[in-house]
Amino acid sequence: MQARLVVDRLFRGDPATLPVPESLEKEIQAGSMVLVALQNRTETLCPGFVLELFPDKSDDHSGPVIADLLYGGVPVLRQSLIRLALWMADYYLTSPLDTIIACLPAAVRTTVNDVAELNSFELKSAEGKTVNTPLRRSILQMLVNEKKLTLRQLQKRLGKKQLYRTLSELEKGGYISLQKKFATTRPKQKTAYSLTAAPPENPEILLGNAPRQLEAYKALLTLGDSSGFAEALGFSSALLNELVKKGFAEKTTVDIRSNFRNTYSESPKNPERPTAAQADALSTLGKAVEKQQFNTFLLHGVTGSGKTLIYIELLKKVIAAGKNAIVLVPEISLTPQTAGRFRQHFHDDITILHSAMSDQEKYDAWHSLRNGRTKIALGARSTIFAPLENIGVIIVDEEHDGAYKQDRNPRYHARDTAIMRAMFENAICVLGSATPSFESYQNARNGKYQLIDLPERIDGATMPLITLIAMREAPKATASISDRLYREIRKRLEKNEQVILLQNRRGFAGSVFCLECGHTPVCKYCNIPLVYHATEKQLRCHYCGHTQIFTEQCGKCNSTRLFYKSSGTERIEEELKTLFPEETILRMDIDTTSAKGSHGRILKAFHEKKSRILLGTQMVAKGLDFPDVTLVGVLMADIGLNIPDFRASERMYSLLTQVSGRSGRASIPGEVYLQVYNLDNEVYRALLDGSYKKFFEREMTLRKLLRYPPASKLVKFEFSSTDEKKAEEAALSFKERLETHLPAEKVMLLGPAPAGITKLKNRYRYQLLLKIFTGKLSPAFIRHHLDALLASYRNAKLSVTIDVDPQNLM
Ligand SMILES: Nc1ncnc2c1ncn2[C@@H]1O[C@H](COP(=O)(O)OP(=O)(O)OP(=O)(O)O)[C@@H](O)[C@H]1O
Ligand SMILES: [Zn+2]
Repeated sequence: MQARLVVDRLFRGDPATLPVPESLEKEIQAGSMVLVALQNRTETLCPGFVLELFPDKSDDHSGPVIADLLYGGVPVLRQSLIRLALWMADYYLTSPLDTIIACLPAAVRTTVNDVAELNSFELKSAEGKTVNTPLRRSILQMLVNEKKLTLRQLQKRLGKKQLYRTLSELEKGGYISLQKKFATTRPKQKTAYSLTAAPPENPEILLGNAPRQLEAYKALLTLGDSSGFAEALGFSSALLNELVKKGFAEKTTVDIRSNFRNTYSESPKNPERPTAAQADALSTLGKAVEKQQFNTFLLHGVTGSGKTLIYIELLKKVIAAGKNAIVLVPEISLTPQTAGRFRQHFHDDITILHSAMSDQEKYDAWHSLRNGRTKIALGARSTIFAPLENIGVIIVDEEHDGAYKQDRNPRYHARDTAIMRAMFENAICVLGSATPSFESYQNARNGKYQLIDLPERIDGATMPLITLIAMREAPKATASISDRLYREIRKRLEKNEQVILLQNRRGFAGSVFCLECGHTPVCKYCNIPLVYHATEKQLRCHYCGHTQIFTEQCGKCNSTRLFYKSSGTERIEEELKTLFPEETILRMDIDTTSAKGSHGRILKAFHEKKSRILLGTQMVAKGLDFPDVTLVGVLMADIGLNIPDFRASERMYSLLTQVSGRSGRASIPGEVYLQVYNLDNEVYRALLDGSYKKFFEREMTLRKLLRYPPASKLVKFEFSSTDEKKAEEAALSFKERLETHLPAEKVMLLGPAPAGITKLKNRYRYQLLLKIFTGKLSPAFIRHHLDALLASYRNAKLSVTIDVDPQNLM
């Protein structure tokens, strides 16, 4: 028998074929986890995962050998997950080992916590059939003496590494049990890191001689307002502490809750009966589930159209039919209201996976899903790999959210991966959003997905009325709040209604923005905001590399008031306090939500109307459902439009629609005020139109013209080296290679251009953007050319990353 498997440190994670030792033939299965002894280095055992088995005479073989079998051969990966992982490797141009590993929680993959424990049994029975070798006898003897030993201890004492199979035999015989023991006293608190409100300017220069710190800074940038743990960011605490010292980052102590318990909870709502529109959608989806045939649906429902109830009713049907389900949400901690509603309906049938779980909890949750004890897995991105079988539906809520794309290897998009998994499971996939991603909407329009429209709110509630306030001329009540918005807030408070205010803090260091006319200089070739590079006094396009001299004057109105520095939510809170001295103001941002349960507590206070003004960052835009909110104000709507990303408008449209959607969700009509500088922007026009479809169509003409997704497929290659010239040269040489082999009518290459943060003393990055019009790249083709490239730049410490369908272009 032979096994095709992927092994850590073997063939760079590509599948290998190895003979299966006779002793393992009976138990090994596709999906089993094994340990492989590498050639000449039998001391090192590397974990491997069996993809498939086939009968074959094994000839004499002197390479690596399969040395041990874990979990008694019981597969850690189901067939559908193996297929999914192989698809991911192929599509995202990465190694199958990396994608297989992504499918398994670390707690399942690692063996460091394994402990063998003696069961209570009569020693006499130890003379039974199972205990028939000296090794087995020694193991038992040791355990009789000590009761419990870690695998490490056993290995050391016995001078032998391959013990799993033997231990599993002893376990089957009832003598011992093999378990994972995670540290029981896990920390109750953990340190999280985030960017400071006003990090020093020019990080490229200040961190120039500390490339890792600059990388960490970049990683923090991508978090926006949220904070992350060191291990999640992939940097050591020591390194992050350096950033704290230098004023770039700050630390917060986060209490870790073991179970997902909301500090925010609502009393259960009266049972809701689906409206006619909801019933229609449900009937379409229900029929599709019954068919047990793969299909993808895009549920395009305006804000407040009752998508959650459709998910819940659909899940009830699926469970009643004896099937299981996966529900993906962008960030679990930010949507306690939604998660709470699912919990209310499904109690113990649902496992809510979240990042604050301990290893033990993650391990237990994985087992309970795998053994079918719970039927629904709900969680963020990686929940798509839940070990459920017999899946009826996969739901991706807020499918447009960028959080679904993983920004480190493997760089998969959970929405697209969900669709593929549904295909392998013969399940249906339901994508829901009020503002679908252009990719999904395009697929719905060309018939690849089935579109279900919910154009109206529940109970005839009307969509909120949107008004723009031109900040250039508008009289101001305070520095950030116009007179108009101030008066509108006051009106609502007099009626005891509630107000949500958004201060979008996400911007991009280096973006130029005119405070007089709102103008942002863009690349004439790519239509992408140019980024200011202080050292060269240049504006640069991060897509094609085009540069132009920066005159320190607005190109449109000649004003010199150019750099916008966003005032943080804290300052706006101060301004609100002066305007409304007797009002309690709730602030929701990174600073106020890092402590245990604080996010939920803020929402609870707002729900109970202890306060009538909720001020916050993007967090307030997500999924909140409060009937008395009748006014939403956006303080500086323009921020976010001038970041160098072709999706900037799409993202802003989405954010502003989502936050507007918090207003007037029940009987009282709602209003929205956007304070803007650049009135002509397409996004505002579209919002006033109130038609996603029109926005999509107008934006798509531009995307088609410039061939940005979904009018093409994008692949980003990033080349980095300690030698700037070499990095750029390598990028160029790779470009030439691709150009000679790829027909110009099928692809287009942009760059090389300096990527994101450019000025690094020790590592320079250059990027190439490949637009693919038809077809796809073959992994073998890319591998071939990459290998050749890496070989010729061996001395330049060149490294290359590939990002297929990149979401982050900085
Ligand atoms: N059939 C129904 N009868 C009465 N109320 C309903 C019904 N369906 C939904 N609702 C209520 O309508 C409100 C909006 O529903 P929901 O939060 O699911 O909207 P949504 O489509 O997810 O909106 P968003 O995209 O803005 O989050 C909720 O308060 C919900 O309880
Ligand atoms: Zn350009």
